[in-house]
Amino acid sequence: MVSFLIIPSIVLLFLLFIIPIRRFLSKTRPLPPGPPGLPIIGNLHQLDTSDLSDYLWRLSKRYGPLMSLRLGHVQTLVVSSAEMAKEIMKTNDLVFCTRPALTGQKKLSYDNKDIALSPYNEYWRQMRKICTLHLFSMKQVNSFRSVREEEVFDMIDRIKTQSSMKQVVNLSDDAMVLTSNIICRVGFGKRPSAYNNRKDGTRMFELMSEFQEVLTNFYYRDHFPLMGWLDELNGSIARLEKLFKDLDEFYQEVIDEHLNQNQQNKIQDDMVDILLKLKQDYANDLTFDHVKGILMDILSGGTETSASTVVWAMTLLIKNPDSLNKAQQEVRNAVGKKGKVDEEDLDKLEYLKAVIKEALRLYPVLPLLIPRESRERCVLEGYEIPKKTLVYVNVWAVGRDPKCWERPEEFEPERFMGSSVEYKGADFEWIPFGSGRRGCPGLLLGATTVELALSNLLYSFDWGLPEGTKDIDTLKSEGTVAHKKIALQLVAKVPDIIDYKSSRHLNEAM
Ligand code: HEM
Repeated sequence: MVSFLIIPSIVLLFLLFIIPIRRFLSKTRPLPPGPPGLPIIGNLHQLDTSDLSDYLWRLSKRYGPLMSLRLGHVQTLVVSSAEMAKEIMKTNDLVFCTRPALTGQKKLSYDNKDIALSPYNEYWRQMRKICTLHLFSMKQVNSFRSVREEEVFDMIDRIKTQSSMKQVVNLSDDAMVLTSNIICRVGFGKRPSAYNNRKDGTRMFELMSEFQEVLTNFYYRDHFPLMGWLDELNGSIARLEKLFKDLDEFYQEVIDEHLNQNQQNKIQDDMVDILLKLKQDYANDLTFDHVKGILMDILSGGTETSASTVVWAMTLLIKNPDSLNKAQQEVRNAVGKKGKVDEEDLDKLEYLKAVIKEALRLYPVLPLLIPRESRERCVLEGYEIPKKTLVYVNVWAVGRDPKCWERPEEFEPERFMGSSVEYKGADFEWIPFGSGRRGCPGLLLGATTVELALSNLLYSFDWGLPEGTKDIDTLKSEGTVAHKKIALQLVAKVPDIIDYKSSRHLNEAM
């Protein structure tokens, strides 16, 4: 009986005292300030995950732009100002450019054989270079122009039908269908609905929604190495394994189909064709598991991000009718009576681009980016940042930093008119696509999709709230991608009198 108690007591003693004492002795400088936590669990019990980025932003007002948390045994740093984001993603980018090896991410990325979740190593450098060159280059993105235009015009037609039947439009659903169709056609050459027996493409949506949940699930082993058995006990590992198996079957089906199809009949290579051709050149360095890992990045990285951006931009426009009218005037004047906005028109839409930038400032779709990890110890602002610190850059807070933005809580697209702030993340007060080595490689594809979708929505319809709705909320969903929590439901009306060239207020003309 006594020996039965000795082992747990030693483990407890180790966790309670020896680890903190060793850490204390090895420290030459203090950690950044942060809220006091409890032994063993640290600050885990305090986190409000219903809106984590907002909670961390509020906490950072008390503890500063470099804030320490301890999540179980994981030392964590939360960065909440443009100045400190620059320290992480530019000045010390090489220190902070790796990703943590978390249980869900590791499994779903085929043991880190993708780009987004892979640690910083030679493989990642090679793959990122190859993908940037062959999948995400301007030439490649332009080659998929007809796919984007067809899908956006198709969405407009669907909404026209709903409008003619006086139905309320669920723009959250429409945006997801649009971006999934685009990404699947660009990625695999087919719409998601082609991969199941049902017409609505449910299989892929189900897989992707399960993917988001399982990826961000809490795994005990990531925070308490000795308690990993709890993940088996509560079913988390079984759920992870099941999803992995389902996704693997899906990717395999896509790959087999590409291997078996007659390439001569193909008008254009999709991303899987390109990857399979590259696989021949890179032999052992690019296995089927690598191809599947990259497919996961394309699906998960490209779909929800763009859809969510369209929805937030429309939400903010509806809440700000002057901006809505201004954006609508711009697009209708620029395009005239052509009937639709195509990609050639996008360069003329300066205000629309400013609207998208402002929406991404206030509602960045990855408000905590993708977490990073320090590869070595480092000193920031006189604080010790130990090796293997988990790093969250809180873009939600950076976009609201009063040192960078006047009236930060207001939606004012005008602030981006004539401004040099670029998508590439060179200006650290505006980094919704991240920055540095790990910045988003798909930003051109994502931004073009969003611009084309939003401009056509504004060009083709006058928008309003459904009867009985007074205002729209701006609650965010939980999880890595911050969607609008409650679907955006609007009424779309095809304008009957449009005097494009006049400066008349469009709604007055109705
Ligand atoms: C509006 C659309 C999009 C937004 C707002 C967005 C945003 C982001 C952000 C914030 C990151 C993390 C950057 C960091 O950690 O510093 C990221 C990474 C990434 N994104 Fe995007 N993204 C979008 C569209 C896309 C698209 C269309 C694709 C591909 C089809 C894509 C693929 C990726 C990949 C592979 C990474 C990981 C990069 C790495 O770790 O090296 N994204 N994105």
